[in-house]
Amino acid sequence: MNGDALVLDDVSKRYGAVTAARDLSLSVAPGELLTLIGPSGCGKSTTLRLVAGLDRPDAGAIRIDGETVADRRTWRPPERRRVGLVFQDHALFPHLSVARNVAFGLARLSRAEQQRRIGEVLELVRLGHLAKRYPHELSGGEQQRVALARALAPRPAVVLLDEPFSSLDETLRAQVRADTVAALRETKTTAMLVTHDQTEALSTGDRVVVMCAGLIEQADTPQRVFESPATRFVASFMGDADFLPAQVHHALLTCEIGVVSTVPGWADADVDVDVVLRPHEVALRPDPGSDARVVDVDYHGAFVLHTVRLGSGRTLRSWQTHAVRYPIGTPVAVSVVPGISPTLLVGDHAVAAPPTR
Ligand SMILES: Nc1ncnc2c1ncn2[C@@H]1O[C@H](COP(=O)(O)OP(=O)(O)OP(=O)(O)O)[C@@H](O)[C@H]1O
Repeated sequence: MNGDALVLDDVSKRYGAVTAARDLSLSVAPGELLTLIGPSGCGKSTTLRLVAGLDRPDAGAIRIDGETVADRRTWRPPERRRVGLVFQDHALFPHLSVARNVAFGLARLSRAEQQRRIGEVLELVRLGHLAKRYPHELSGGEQQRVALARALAPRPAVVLLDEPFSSLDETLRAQVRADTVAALRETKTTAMLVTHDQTEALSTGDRVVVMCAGLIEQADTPQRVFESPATRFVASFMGDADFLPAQVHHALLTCEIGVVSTVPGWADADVDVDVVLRPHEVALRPDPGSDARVVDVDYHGAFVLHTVRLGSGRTLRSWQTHAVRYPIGTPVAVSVVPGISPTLLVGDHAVAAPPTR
């Protein structure tokens, strides 16, 4: 027993030959908002389905608010898990008004209590004035807010949201996302949100869970996932990253472009690593004597992404501000911006300390 709202303990799920969830272990604190991200088929929806009770794990245990809802001996059906669900397609009942959609999970309350709770959650998502409408009389964003109100109405222990904004267009998406996060925060609701949008994962999650092939690669704060990725996969999946072979010798990290940084604590190390460099960390300067050349220039509005081929044939990318655009073929000196502490990889894993031999 502990104070976590949700715990997954070594949970696995196979579908035939596919292991959709592999030894997943995760603890979610009360009120925490977790975002789940990973490539298509990595097991994000499976994880939500296992927590919701729409699927049964082959191994491991799931606890919600300290109570076991699934393990080898225990099985609680979805309606007895205190879990709220919000899906991409809203899934509202078309023949019921907004108020009656929200009332769906409140059957155990008296009529007066139901009315009060419906009023509360519709106010929370700013839809109090639309209580009598039917789903087809609402915009996509309004439907999604009704779906959230319906999920929150029974005061669930955990709300699970599976790509809840992906059917909305770009502008509406930002607004509905902000409203959703505000409602979850205001009610201090514990939530897991699946997304395929990296910016969404980083900007909305207290923690980001990055999955690949049924495994959790990293579950960490957005800053750590981006700035200290645990694996090569996380580094390249969460934002742009290039990898260069490098050496740490006498606490100095060097690679093809020269000295990258010092590595405190590695004074006695003499190790080959790969250094992870992100485009905002790479600096360029025209230099006719350099054998590095600009090979691609991609305009992104505020920034211009330059791809540079180094003497070795490897490529690095560099963000330049919108006013800077070096023509393709320009010879450039390549360095890193001052003060970075880049991630070092040995094999596919980040290392924070010199590997022991
Ligand atoms: N009911 C099922 N029967 C067989 N295989 C399944 C079933 N559900 C999921 N899978 C497989 O399990 C793996 C994980 O699927 P899941 O839907 O969890 O991925 P996902 O990360 O949510 O993907 P996406 O981003 O495309 O929605 C996939 O290989 C998928 O084909």
